Amino acid sequence: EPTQDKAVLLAFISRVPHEPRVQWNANASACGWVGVTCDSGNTSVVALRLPGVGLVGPIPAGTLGRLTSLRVLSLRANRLSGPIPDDLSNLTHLRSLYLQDNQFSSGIPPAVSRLGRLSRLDLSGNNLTGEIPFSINNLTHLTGLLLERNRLSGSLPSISIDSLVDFNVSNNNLNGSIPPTLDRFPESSFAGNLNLCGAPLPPCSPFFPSPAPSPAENPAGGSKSSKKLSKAAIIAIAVAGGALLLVALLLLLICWMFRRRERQRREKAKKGVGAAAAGRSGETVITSSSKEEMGGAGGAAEGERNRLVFVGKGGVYSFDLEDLLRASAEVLGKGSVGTSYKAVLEEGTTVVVKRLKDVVAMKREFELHMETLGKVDHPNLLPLRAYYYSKDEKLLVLDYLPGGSLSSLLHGSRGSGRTPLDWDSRIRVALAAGRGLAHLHTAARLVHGNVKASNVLLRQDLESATLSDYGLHPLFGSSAAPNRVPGYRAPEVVQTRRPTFESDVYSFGVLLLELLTGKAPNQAALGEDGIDLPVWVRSVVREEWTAEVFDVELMRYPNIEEEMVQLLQIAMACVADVPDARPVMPEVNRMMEELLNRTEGDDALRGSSDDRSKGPSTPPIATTP
Ligand SMILES: Nc1ncnc2c1ncn2[C@@H]1O[C@H](COP(=O)(O)OP(=O)(O)OP(=O)(O)O)[C@@H](O)[C@H]1O
Repeated sequence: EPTQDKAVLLAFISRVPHEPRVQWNANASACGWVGVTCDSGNTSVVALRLPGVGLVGPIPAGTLGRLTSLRVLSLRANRLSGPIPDDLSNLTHLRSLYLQDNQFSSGIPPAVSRLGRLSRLDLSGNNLTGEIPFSINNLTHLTGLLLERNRLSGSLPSISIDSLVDFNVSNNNLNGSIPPTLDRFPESSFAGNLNLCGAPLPPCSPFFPSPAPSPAENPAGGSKSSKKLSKAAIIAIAVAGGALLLVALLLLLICWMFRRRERQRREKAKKGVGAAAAGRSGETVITSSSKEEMGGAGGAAEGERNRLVFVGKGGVYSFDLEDLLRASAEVLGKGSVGTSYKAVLEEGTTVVVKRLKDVVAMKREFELHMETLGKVDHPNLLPLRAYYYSKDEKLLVLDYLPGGSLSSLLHGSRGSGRTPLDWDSRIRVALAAGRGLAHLHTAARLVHGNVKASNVLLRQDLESATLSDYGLHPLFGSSAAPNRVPGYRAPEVVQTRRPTFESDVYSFGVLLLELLTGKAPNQAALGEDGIDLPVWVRSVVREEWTAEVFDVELMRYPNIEEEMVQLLQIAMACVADVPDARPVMPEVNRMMEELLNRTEGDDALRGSSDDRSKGPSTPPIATTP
């Protein structure tokens, strides 16, 4: 009799409501219970199968994770909810895990990737969110990975598990191109993901073709199918192949002729209309620039297709739409207003192309707004370089900043060799973002509308961190929620659906709280977990004004508690419920500058700690606009 396992099972079943069918008699041997299988010596439970028995609610922690001899765990078709418990990682003998058709939420826990002997993992038909972890590759014995019908997001990682036979991620919210390691699976494995593209699904947008297939793939049809093809099929394939080749050749010819004509036309335009190319003030129209193509009513679809409009200081770049079309592109991520790509042009320039979705602004309105955004010029605001507008595509071209975002620096895989962001750096980044925002409010008179950590992009010099994605909300109309990540959204915006200077200050306050606590605000709209930081901080502080709030990674720096408390006070002022009670951005910056000056003054007293070797301290800060 497996006494210990029996106690665990009883603890589980007593805490999880279920149908009366499962009646485990505590006086009988657990090895005879419905759904329970023991090893041959009846010393441990090796399989627990309770499909469709009406289990409701979360799996209590410290229960099933203690059945360490389990090889099969099947709880499919119940109403289990909450996160998949982390302690399942103790089940190192597990071969099959069937949790499909429940209501599990949160992400696929890293624990699952530690079940190295797993051969079947079925988590389909739940409410799982977040990305599919790359670490799933640790499951080298996996034959079935079934994740369909969830709410998984992000791009598909390159899963290269040779043993995998069944793979399904259909009906999720995945985006980007299907990695070549997975293109052997049928279309149905990927269907129902609006933004997934590339073989076996239709090719990615002509703007950003999926990465070129590796030469090793698909070796002469060989191992994919062992079935022999019939003669008729071979003839049909040969004929179709020939026809395709002919069409391809024709297309090539048309392309070549088109390009030649284009080149000739551009040369003519350069010579003749040169100056006219810089039509409206501050805007340069590259590409074909004959007048009727510059947007007149008769402006021909061809003109529209070829117009990449450079704005502001966009002239630092010298590429055109054709170059952009030829660029190799990589998905950086899918945000609330579209997908961002890193595009490397043939001549070596790297830019970010943001493909906007759900734009409601009409062409003229869009153009005028782009001109306004193009004029924004401040070292802490990412400049818009160019845009493209057509009926089906709206693109923004921006500088690529390789330093990543504040969000990835703060939350990206903690504890695994990442250098934590020290205190000084946090204040500096906050101030840089604050200055950008103040300029936007006071000089450009623009509302940002999307202040959040993933929109603070870093440069080596932290004081040059820049805010991105500003002022885009007018393009999307009021049906789209402004600042779509709920954790940063000011309470009044939920109703008004219109971001304001004050709501920007609120979002900035949340950003400060994020820097102080190291915790990510609620990203539910993007399928990630998090908390309502202002509510959480208020509740902790109400209990007792306490160091509990602060990021543990900050605890190693001596004598900074007072400064942290001061920044916390600034942050709490920014997240006041009443918009009018919030300070304006220049005031927020003034308070932070005071704090930083004091920090620098105190540096000598504090002595340098090991992680303060980030470079020489920066020059005194210029006053904010
Ligand atoms: N110019 C850039 N240089 C480098 N990385 C960038 C740049 N712009 C965006 N990124 C990164 O690419 C990812 C996706 O960005 P994107 O702006 O599309 O979405 P987001 O910031 O998460 O959401 P939103 O669209 O609401 O701003 C983010 O991790 C972001 O930090």
